[in-house]
Amino acid sequence: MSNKVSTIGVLTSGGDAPGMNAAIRAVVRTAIANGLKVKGIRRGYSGLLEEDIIDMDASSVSDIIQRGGTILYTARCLEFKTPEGQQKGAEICRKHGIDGLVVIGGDGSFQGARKLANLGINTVALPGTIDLDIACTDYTIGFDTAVNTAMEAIDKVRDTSTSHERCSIIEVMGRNAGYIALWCGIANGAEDILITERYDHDEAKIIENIKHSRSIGKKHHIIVNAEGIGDSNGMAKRIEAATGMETRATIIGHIQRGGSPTCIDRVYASEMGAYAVDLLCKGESNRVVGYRSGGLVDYDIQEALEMQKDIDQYLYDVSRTLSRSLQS
Ligand SMILES: Nc1ncnc2c1ncn2[C@@H]1O[C@H](COP(=O)(O)OP(=O)(O)O)[C@@H](O)[C@H]1O
Ligand SMILES: O=P(O)(O)OC[C@H]1O[C@](O)(COP(=O)(O)O)[C@@H](O)[C@@H]1O
Ligand SMILES: [Mg+2]
Repeated sequence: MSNKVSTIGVLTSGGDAPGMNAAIRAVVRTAIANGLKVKGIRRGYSGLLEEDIIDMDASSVSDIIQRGGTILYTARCLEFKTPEGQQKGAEICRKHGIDGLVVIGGDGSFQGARKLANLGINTVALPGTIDLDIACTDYTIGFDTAVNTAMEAIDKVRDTSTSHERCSIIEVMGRNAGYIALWCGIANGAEDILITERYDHDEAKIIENIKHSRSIGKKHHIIVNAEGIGDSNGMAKRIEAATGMETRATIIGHIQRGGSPTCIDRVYASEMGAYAVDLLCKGESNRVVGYRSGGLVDYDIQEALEMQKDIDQYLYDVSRTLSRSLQS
C-alpha cells in the first residue's frame, strides 16, 4: 500500500517527560524505514510559528533513547491558542512540505493538534506527560520514570525522617491529578496519602492519625501530598503545632521531570512513536494514541479529550487499608 504522506514533522509541546526522546527516535526511524522525509520542529508550537524547523535523518536521533528531556526542546505558546496562530501554523507546515505531523505532549497540546488536523494537516498525538492525566490511556510517556524518581526520593526522606523521629510531608507533582501521589504513597508505605481527587481537607483526622502512630511506637510519619492540594509548608507548621512532632515539608519539584527514562518509558514510547507513523502512512488524521488493556489503541482527538478519568477506586481503597494497618 502506498503512503498517504511524504514528509512527517515531529514536535514536543507542554511539560517535557522522560521518554519523549525515545518517541522522537521511533518517529524518525519508522518514517525513514517507510521512505518518508522527516522534519523536527523545535520548541513546540512556538517553534512552528517561528519556522524553527530542521531536517532529521536516522543519525539525528542516535544516542538519545537513554536521555531525559527532549532534544527538540519544548514550550508553551499562547499565540497558537488563537485561530490566527493555528492558521499560520498550518500554512508553515504546507510551506515546508509537512503533510503528516506527530505532536507529543499533554491535553493542551492535543487541542492544538486537533486544530491543525481540522486545517488539513494530518496529525497524530502521543500522550507525553508525567501526570498520567489523559483519560483515553492507562499509560503516558514519562509517568513511569517520574514516579520511580519520586519513590526513590521519598525513600531517602524516610531514612532521615526515621532517624529524627519526625513527620515528613512530601509533595509530588501531578498538576490536578493524584496519580504520582497515590502510586508513591503505596510504593513508599506512606502513613497518609493525600490526593486531589479524594482529599476532604480534614486535617484533624491526619493529626489524630499521627498521634496514634506515635502512641504505638512508630518512629516517623510519612505523608505524601499531591501538588494539586499543595500548601505542604503550611500543613507542616500546623501539624507540628498540633502534635508536638517535629515536621518538615519536602517539595520534590522538577527533579521528577528529568532523568534517564525507565525501560517501560523507552519501550512504550518507541512503540507509540512507530504506531503514530503507521497511522499517518495509512492516511489517518486527528487521532491520539493510547495504551489500554495491554495494547495500543487510537481515538479521535475530540472524543479523547471529552473522556473522563478517575483514580482507580480499588487501588485507592488498598492504599487506605495498607497505610492504616497498624491502627487498632
Ligand atoms: N485550546 C487550545 N488550542 C490550541 N492550542 C492549544 C490549546 N491549549 C493548549 N494549546 C497549545 O498547547 C501548548 C501546551 O499546552 P499545556 O496545557 O501547557 O501543556 P500539555 O500539552 O503538557 O498539557 C500550549 O502552550 C498551546 O500552545
Ligand atoms: O514546569 P512548569 O511550567 O512549572 O509546570 C509544572 C507542571 O508541569 C508538570 O510537571 C507536567 O505537566 P504537563 O505535562 O501537563 O505540562 C505538572 O506536574 C506540573 O504541575
Ligand atoms: Mg497537561
